[in-house]
Amino acid sequence: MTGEVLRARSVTRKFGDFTAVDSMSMTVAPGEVVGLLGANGAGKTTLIRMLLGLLAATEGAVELLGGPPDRTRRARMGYVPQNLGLYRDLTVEENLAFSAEAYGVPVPGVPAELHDARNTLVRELALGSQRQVAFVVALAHEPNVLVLDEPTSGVDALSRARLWDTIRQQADNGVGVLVTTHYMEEAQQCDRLLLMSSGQLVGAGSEDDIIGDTRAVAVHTPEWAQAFAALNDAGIPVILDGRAIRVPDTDPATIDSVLDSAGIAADIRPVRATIEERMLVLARAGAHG
Ligand SMILES: Nc1ncnc2c1ncn2[C@@H]1O[C@H](COP(=O)(O)OP(=O)(O)OP(=O)(O)O)[C@@H](O)[C@H]1O
Repeated sequence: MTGEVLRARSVTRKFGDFTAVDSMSMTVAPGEVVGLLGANGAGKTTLIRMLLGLLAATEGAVELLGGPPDRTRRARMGYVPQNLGLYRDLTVEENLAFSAEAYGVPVPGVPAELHDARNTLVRELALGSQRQVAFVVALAHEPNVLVLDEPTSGVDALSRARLWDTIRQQADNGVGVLVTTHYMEEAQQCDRLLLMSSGQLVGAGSEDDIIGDTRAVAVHTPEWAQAFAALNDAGIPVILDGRAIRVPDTDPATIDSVLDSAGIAADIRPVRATIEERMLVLARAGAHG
């Protein structure tokens, strides 16, 4: 198919006085996997719900498969919401049969890994297996667009890799995919990224584009615990990753001075920020501004 599968044109959604999505524009083309990033509450789910016609926009317009997200177009999309949208009191097979009936398509096969669980109630399955069922349900009618809201949240690494194989296969077959994630390794598997903060689009493109000129400082010291405490006490946005200390968006001289005052010798090196650090900087700017 040609043309974008999803498009938002300056779309805004307000809840009372609160603006959850603020004049957001974006697209997803067939065959691409677009990652939608943003801290909790950034507006990702609200945007998705508008794109899929599940929530009205306050201003602006959305397009699903080239037009308004009406019933006919919605029948050509697959959606795995955060809560999975499965019938928890039905078995795996009953869920597959029910959704196939609703779409008027043949009942999909139960994946081999879930064969032994085919007669188990969905609510009794591990979260990873539930997510797999939700994927099978979402894909049964061969949608042209796939929207996945944190599809691998809370699942183990193997199930996550499996779900990503499925996502990539779908894109290779021409499906346009929009996926929200909190895992940065997953963001790196996307063809393109969109970063939202406080309802707005604040970055787009590759990982490098998203990070922009945000810098961080890496602090190495055997006294890492004391260094972390000293920086934290000074109100500096410090991140502990194992024993490595990272400080986004802060002047190395400030860090030097805090550690010096605390009597801690450290190697202080300016480095490029990560996507998470960029998000932390944005979240702090939002909270303070
Ligand atoms: N129905 C609603 N009524 C009032 N406020 C809402 C409603 N739905 C969402 N919000 C608010 O809009 C903001 C954006 O929420 P949204 O769920 O879109 O964020 P998100 O980026 O998807 O977050 P998460 O990563 O936690 O899912 C939040 O502050 C949320 O509380």
